[in-house]
Amino acid sequence: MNASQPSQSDVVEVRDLVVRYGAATALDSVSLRVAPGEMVALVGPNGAGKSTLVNTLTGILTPASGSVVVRARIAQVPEGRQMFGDLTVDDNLRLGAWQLPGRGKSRRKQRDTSWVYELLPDLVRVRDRKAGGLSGGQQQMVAVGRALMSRPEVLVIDELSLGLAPLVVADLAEHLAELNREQGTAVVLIEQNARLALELCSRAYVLEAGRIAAEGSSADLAASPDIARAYLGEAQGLPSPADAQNAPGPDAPRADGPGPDAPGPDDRATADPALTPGTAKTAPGNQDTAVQAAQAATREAK
Ligand SMILES: Nc1ncnc2c1ncn2[C@@H]1O[C@H](COP(=O)(O)OP(=O)(O)OP(=O)(O)O)[C@@H](O)[C@H]1O
Repeated sequence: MNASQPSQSDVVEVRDLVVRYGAATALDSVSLRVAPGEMVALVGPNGAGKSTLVNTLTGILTPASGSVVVRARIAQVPEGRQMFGDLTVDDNLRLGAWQLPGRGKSRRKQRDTSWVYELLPDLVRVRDRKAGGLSGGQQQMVAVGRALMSRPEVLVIDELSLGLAPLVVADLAEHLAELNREQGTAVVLIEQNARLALELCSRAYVLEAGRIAAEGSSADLAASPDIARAYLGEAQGLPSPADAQNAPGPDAPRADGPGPDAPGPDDRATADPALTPGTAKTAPGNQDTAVQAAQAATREAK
């Protein structure tokens, strides 16, 4: 099957989606698909509509028109993590299973967090600590673990790297890749660090001003000079290994409150490349510079 073609087996299928906030159109004619076990990135600048899109996928927002079909259990790691700061890590994780329907023994099994600690072993030593006092990276792991507790077949992550030091992001990225490999969980990753997103995911959509400006395999998009210029420029380039080792990052444990959320200049990762070949397609978009760059890139990639 051609990976770029929609199929009945897709776990997520979005067609011609329009989402508005009052009179303002945040998403305009957006179409997207995710196959079972696929890792798909959504990249684009601030305000492009990425969060609006995933919030519509998970039912938080209602579309004005178009269709969203989700054929699998879906869970979201929200932007900003949204910990229950006064609850322990373990309680935060267990809350992730609250919607599962089991009773008695099966309920106890659903609330068993041990498999999440196996997947995210860094959480073991903080399992009885209040989540509000953890570092940003630890909180992000709790947020991922909490979402996993609902046994999703599709995991949606809004900003994996936000406010985290490069080595922490690289660690999280490796956990995600492992989850995808070993459990077949599909991942939809919103990520402002386009390089990280393209390295981690096999396919990507570039969102600009509420429209899909480009889509295709990560390899094709990353190989395009125009995409590189618009999204992978020097300012977003990977740190050298020495930079990554030396970067202190904002991830030091905190005495209180949530971890830092502001992205810093070193919020970049060193994930292993996971690029596969494919075909990029162009959608009609608006005419600002980045869109033109993205469209030029997809023409090249064809
Ligand atoms: N609750 C809201 N009310 C009105 N407009 C909103 C609301 N939320 C988002 N918007 C607008 O919708 C557009 C898309 O926002 P969205 O948050 O989806 O973008 P984004 O790509 O996720 O941005 P970022 O990377 O900064 O998180 C923006 O113009 C934004 O200002």
